[in-house]
Amino acid sequence: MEDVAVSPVLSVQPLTAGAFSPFGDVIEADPSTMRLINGGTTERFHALSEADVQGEGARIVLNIFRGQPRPFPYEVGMMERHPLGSQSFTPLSGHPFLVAVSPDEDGKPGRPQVFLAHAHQGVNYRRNVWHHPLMAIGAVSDFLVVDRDGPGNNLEELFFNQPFLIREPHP
Ligand SMILES: NC(=O)N[C@@H](O)C(=O)O
Ligand code: NI
Repeated sequence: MEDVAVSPVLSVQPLTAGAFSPFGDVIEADPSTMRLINGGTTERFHALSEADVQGEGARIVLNIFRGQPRPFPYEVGMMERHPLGSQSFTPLSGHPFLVAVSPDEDGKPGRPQVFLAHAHQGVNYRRNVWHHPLMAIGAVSDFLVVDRDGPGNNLEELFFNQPFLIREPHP
């Protein structure tokens, strides 16, 4: 009987600041960060994360990414990272999305960890953190993306010999 390689299945966990902390920050209205401003008419959730850009001529840019929804079951065949800058994704369309990140293992991504981000949660990947490109769920979704523009190669990709599988986009 031929040994048919079966893709290892990845579970999905809820996105929390603690669980995500090795990889970056969760961008959400954390009450502990709140300051009342504008005469008490506005709540400022202050300094939830920081944009980090490196290298001569680098600048922080704000973008909109319009993501097509991923089909499920979904194969995670690769991961990428940005050695010269952080990258954040904040939903603009009211839809949840999936976040997949990996620890670095001797310059390669380890087993991905997958998180379900609610529509009120964004993430900021710390510089050089392995992550999968944007995974929108269920509908075309817009995201505010804050990341780096400038000279130099800011994209490193690694394709797995054996893809991983996300059966469905929820815990
Ligand atoms: N390539 C690009 O700008 N997008 C990726 O970095 C991503 O993380 O979606
Ligand atoms: Ni990226």
